Amino acid sequence: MINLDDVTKIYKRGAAPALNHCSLNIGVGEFVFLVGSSGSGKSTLLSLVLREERATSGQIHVLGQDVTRLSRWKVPRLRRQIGTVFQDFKLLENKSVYDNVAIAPQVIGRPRHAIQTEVPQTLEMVGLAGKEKRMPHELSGGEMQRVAIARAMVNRPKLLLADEPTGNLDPTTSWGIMTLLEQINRTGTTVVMATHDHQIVDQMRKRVIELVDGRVERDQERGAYGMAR
Ligand SMILES: Nc1ncnc2c1ncn2[C@@H]1O[C@H](COP(=O)(O)OP(=O)(O)OP(=O)(O)O)[C@@H](O)[C@H]1O
Repeated sequence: MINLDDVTKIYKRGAAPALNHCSLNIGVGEFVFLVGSSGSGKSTLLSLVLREERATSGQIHVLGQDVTRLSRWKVPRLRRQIGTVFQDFKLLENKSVYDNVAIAPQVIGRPRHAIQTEVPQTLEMVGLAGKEKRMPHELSGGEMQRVAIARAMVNRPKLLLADEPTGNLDPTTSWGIMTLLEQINRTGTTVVMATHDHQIVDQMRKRVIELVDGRVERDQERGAYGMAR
């Protein structure tokens, strides 16, 4: 699903590498936490997977494609197969819940009748049935993140990348979001989540990849946030 082979990313000549000879392999259906202190390279790794940034050296395969060589016109097709969720939700403030989700199938040209069934189905899956007409400012933080997850999932991507999805939420609300991500993973979507949330990582006991200064310091099945020494 995701394979990095000796990947280095240097943003500016002379700067320390954001990723430094990084190799890892994430298989279909896995749930992986990406942890590490601020600046360790988590977001950089996610942006390389999405081909928002390009590696300085090394090879990256995502969904069977060599994204280090992928021509520019093929990048949108790659991104269509990847759902993304962020800490700040990135909702369109002047659009309803329904329209925020519908935008994803609209941009890839899904037929209208398909959108009319897929959007309500997805909103139900994330627990927002009945809130289609609400505007983002009429939602709680947890509900806003559910809209973002619905938008990420409505086109049924095989891979979901989440960059600190619980970063703006209180612990109880965060657990609701984690339950949802786990459910999405159980239905076959590979989930990679960058997080600083110790409690969540410690309780969920999923695979943990820890970055330190852009290097893979630890890659552990059923890991905790900090290394047990
Ligand atoms: N667009 C950019 N241009 C230059 N340097 C960058 C850029 N993005 C990230 N960096 C640098 O790369 C390094 C890794 O940053 P990155 O954002 O990947 O870390 P992170 O682990 O996601 O941090 P955080 O937990 O704070 O989000 C940092 O030193 C950062 O300053």
